[in-house]
Amino acid sequence: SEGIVIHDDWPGYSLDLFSYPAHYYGDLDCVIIPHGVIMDRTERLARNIMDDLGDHDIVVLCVLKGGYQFCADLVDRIKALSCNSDHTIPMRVHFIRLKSYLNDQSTEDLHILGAEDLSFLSGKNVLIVEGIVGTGKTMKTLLKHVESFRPKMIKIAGLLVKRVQLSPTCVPDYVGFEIPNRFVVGYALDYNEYFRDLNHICVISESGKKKYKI
Ligand SMILES: Oc1ncnc2c1N=NC2
Repeated sequence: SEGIVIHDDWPGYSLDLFSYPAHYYGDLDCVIIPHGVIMDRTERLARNIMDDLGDHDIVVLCVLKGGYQFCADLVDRIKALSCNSDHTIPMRVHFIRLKSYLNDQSTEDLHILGAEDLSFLSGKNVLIVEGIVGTGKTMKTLLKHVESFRPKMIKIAGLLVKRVQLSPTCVPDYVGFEIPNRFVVGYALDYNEYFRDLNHICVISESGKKKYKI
């Protein structure tokens, strides 16, 4: 499913209505998704994932760094479901690092760190967890790499999917929110490593982009 659709004309919430770190005053435009809404959506995604993958060993492949907050909260919700049901399955978490952005532009070269040897995936249900999917190029590259280790099943959970011009090459199986094509930060999504310590997903302001530009 496409998840909760946030339309292009959605103005977002005023920052004055929320708590957020004082060191980011002036660097943000608005709150596009409050932390609480992220958590509630994640709880439902955990149930959908357990319905589909809950019958066999799961290996969670967390794509760093942007996916670490979503992955931590999603795994926490999956564990909560498992410990309240009679059938539970072991779940492992592995971390890989994809580096493909400088400032707010995707670069062509994609480095996959920590994914050299994924042979332990063979025969497993793999859940790739990513914070945000833009064109899907990065995800497509990663998918081919993971498939080469012959897992039993691969599913992708993406907290955010951006509406980009060219048709997305790969849409996640589980989507938290479909958002406009604007640069967002917070909830582990960064701009040059800043804003990962922000709980809500916000739109960065022009002055924020200048302030933290490399
Ligand atoms: O909006 C974004 N914010 C942070 N990181 C990324 C974004 N889009 N692709 C990577």
